[in-house]
Amino acid sequence: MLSAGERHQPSVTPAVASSKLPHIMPDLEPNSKSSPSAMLSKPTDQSTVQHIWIVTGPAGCGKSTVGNGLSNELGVSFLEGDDYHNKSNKDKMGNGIPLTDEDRWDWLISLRKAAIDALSPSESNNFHRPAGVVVACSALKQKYRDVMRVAAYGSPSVQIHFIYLKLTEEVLMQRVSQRQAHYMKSDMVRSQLQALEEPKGEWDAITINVEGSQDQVQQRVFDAVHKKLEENQ
Ligand SMILES: Nc1ncnc2c1ncn2[C@@H]1O[C@H](COP(=O)(O)OP(=O)(O)OP(=O)(O)O)[C@@H](O)[C@H]1O
Ligand SMILES: O=C(O)[C@H](O)[C@@H](O)[C@H](O)[C@H](O)CO
Repeated sequence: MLSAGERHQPSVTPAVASSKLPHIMPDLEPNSKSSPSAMLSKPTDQSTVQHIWIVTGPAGCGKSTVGNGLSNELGVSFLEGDDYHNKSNKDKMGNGIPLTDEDRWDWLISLRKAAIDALSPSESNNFHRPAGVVVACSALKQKYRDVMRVAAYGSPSVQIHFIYLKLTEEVLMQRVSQRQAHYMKSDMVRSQLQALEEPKGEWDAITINVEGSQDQVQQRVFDAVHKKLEENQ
């Protein structure tokens, strides 16, 4: 039974919880002041909550387009996940070689750190505490989303949300093939869809059907985000 202000944290996949992975889980002693259970019991003043909005989905689904628009709508910064891939990953994808889990861990960890850093007052936000940050990150598998979820662990004033952009393979192929000068070509789309684990049943994920014009999709996303913010009031 959750008390007021307490939030259920989704269980992390065993792969993420196991020690085999690079150090991606915080060393929180059980029942310490900063352990998730202790922190979760503290009611959160919603006006101080900072939201991390992660726009997810396969290459070409519209993460950058939607993410940029959402960051403008919310008046927060936007982080382009592609910018955090190292050269090796970009070369692999540009050569039509799908990334592996091992290729993605460091990328996800650096993107998560950037998202956390974006929540701090800085010159870029006139030293005000931002309301949140928008991140474009494919986060194809649940264990990748679990790596990003760690950003909210140990801090009840940070809430993470996944906005999954859902579309058919046909529409996805159309968009990627029409796109100019991008290293991800249409033959890579199938590997993205093969790796994709839709966030069904993940309570912090919102699924948006993104078939329609950019304006229609953008408004659908804005409506879902504002509804989520009102729910948290
Ligand atoms: N609703 C839409 N209708 C038609 N085209 C769209 C729509 N949204 C985005 N696009 C176009 O689809 C292409 C892919 O969009 P975008 O780059 O935002 O996807 P992405 O998920 O960020 O891709 P990647 O992960 O490969 O960077 C772009 O050419 C973009 O202009
Ligand atoms: O995990 C991955 O395979 C990549 O992040 C892709 O999903 C991105 O869309 C790619 O960066 C192209 O932009």
